[in-house]
Amino acid sequence: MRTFDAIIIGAGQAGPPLAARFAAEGRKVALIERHQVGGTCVNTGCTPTKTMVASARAAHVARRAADFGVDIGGGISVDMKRVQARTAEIAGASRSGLESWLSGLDNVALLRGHAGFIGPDRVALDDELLTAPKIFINVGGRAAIPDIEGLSDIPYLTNSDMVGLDRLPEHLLVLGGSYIGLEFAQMFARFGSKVTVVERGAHLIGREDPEVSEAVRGFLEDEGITVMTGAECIRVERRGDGIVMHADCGGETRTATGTDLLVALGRKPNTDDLGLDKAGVATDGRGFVTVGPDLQASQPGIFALGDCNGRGAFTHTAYNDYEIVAANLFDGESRSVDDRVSGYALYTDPPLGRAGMSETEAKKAGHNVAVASRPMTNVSRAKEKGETAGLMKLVADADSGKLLGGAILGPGGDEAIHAVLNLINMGATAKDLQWAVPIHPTVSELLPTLAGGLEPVR
Ligand SMILES: Cc1cc2nc3c(=O)[nH]c(=O)nc-3n(C[C@H](O)[C@H](O)[C@H](O)COP(=O)(O)OP(=O)(O)OC[C@H]3O[C@@H](n4cnc5c(N)ncnc54)[C@H](O)[C@@H]3O)c2cc1C
Ligand SMILES: NC(=O)c1ccc[n+]([C@@H]2O[C@H](COP(=O)([O-])OP(=O)(O)OC[C@H]3O[C@@H](n4cnc5c(N)ncnc54)[C@H](O)[C@@H]3O)[C@@H](O)[C@H]2O)c1
Repeated sequence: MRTFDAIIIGAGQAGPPLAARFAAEGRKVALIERHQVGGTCVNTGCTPTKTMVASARAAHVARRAADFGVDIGGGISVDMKRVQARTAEIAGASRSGLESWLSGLDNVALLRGHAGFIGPDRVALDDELLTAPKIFINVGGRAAIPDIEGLSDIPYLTNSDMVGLDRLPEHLLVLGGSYIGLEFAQMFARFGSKVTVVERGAHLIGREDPEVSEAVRGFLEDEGITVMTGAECIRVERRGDGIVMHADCGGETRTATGTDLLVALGRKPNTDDLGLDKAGVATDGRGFVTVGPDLQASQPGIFALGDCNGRGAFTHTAYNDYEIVAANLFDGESRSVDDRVSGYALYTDPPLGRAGMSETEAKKAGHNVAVASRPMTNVSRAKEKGETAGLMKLVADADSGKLLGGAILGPGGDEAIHAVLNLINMGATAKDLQWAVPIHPTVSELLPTLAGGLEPVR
């Protein structure tokens, strides 16, 4: 049995920096990875998708060149093999950079294979046994494949397949109209596929306020994407070379036919084959490890970080989990995941940047809410760029004036939203923002104007 000061299972977004911190403190740590170092984000998530989004945007801008008075002549075509090669190169460089950094760290043993608990302080790695007083679970998740009639009988794609695709689907059916589904839907439409998005909920990206999701729907439809919402009782079947999806609850039947099917219906934590019962680690009904505010599991000494704890589903939340654990273990702090302000982006074009609560969430949380919004058609920078789809919105507490949330769906929305995110983190009020002097012409310059125009809503 090999003994360490800490064992970390999974080399995704929290495991590697935590291993490095343990090593820097002079502790011996085992970092175990069964597949690719860097996990989902580097290999099948953020990095490859945002690289592909960049290729898709290049095609889109080239197609629109004439709108800007630029004549590039001829038609625009996309070489999927080159798109894929660029994607693989950028993700591969990120993975190998991480790998060589980890391999070069003193006190870190980067071990390969599937790890499973055999007790609260021990783990089996294939035939080898490892023990440590502290064990950190950073196993991430995979595409959830719900029990949909007919799905197991047909070939389907997940995010992992999509980022390796070097061919253009003729007609891509996207099951699930949320973050993963919409990013792939728009990029493949721009690559040249026909695309149909099928979503069970009444709105796309159901977590967002309705006007935000309707604006996203609007620009996707303007690009020729077919969007079907409220599609319940879904079943799928193979017909000839194609795939037919039926949404049929006994009333009106709606169908969509395509050549390829992407399943983008959420994520499932990789906790089912981890032997958590042998370690006395509790999970919730969906398999997420139950953690306290310090990310400690039900078994003292075991922590869960990243997507597998159900407290975040982003790279930055996984990394922040590492920061919380490291600060508490090594820096004498008492940081809590409950203090985290939510922030994220949807990387459609234009992107949606989000900070804090939506209007709906703020009302649900019991706030008297004040709101201000402005369409991108009224934002100079958006007009100058010829990108006027979208809107920006601020949400504040009507009584205290405290900023609660924001959404910027428009050019650079993923960057501009940080002004709001940082202010919420500082506990700022709308007045603090109102008197800032922003730079013209930017999308962000309208934030103080919005802050000055907040109106109470019921
Ligand atoms: C298509 C897509 C796009 C995304 N885009 C973004 C984005 O733009 N921005 C963003 O913030 N987030 C994005 N995400 C989410 C982001 O990828 C995840 O939130 C992030 O990767 C979570 O990190 P993690 O460390 O929790 O898990 P992961 O990165 O999944 O890492 C877990 C690691 O654990 C390993 N592992 C699992 N079980 C075991 C075991 N038993 N033994 C050994 N090793 C094991 C896995 O092989 C994996 O390498 C995206 C996700 C997807 C799917
Ligand atoms: N830009 C980013 O940061 C980014 C990008 C992609 C993914 N992610 C992360 O990955 C996670 C998963 O994303 P996702 O989009 O797969 O999942 P999600 O959980 O956000 O959405 C799943 C969607 O599928 C719909 N759905 C569920 N069952 C259905 C059915 N039977 N038929 C039709 N629709 C159905 C749901 O209503 C929902 O809209 C997100 O929570 C996000 O954190 C982040």
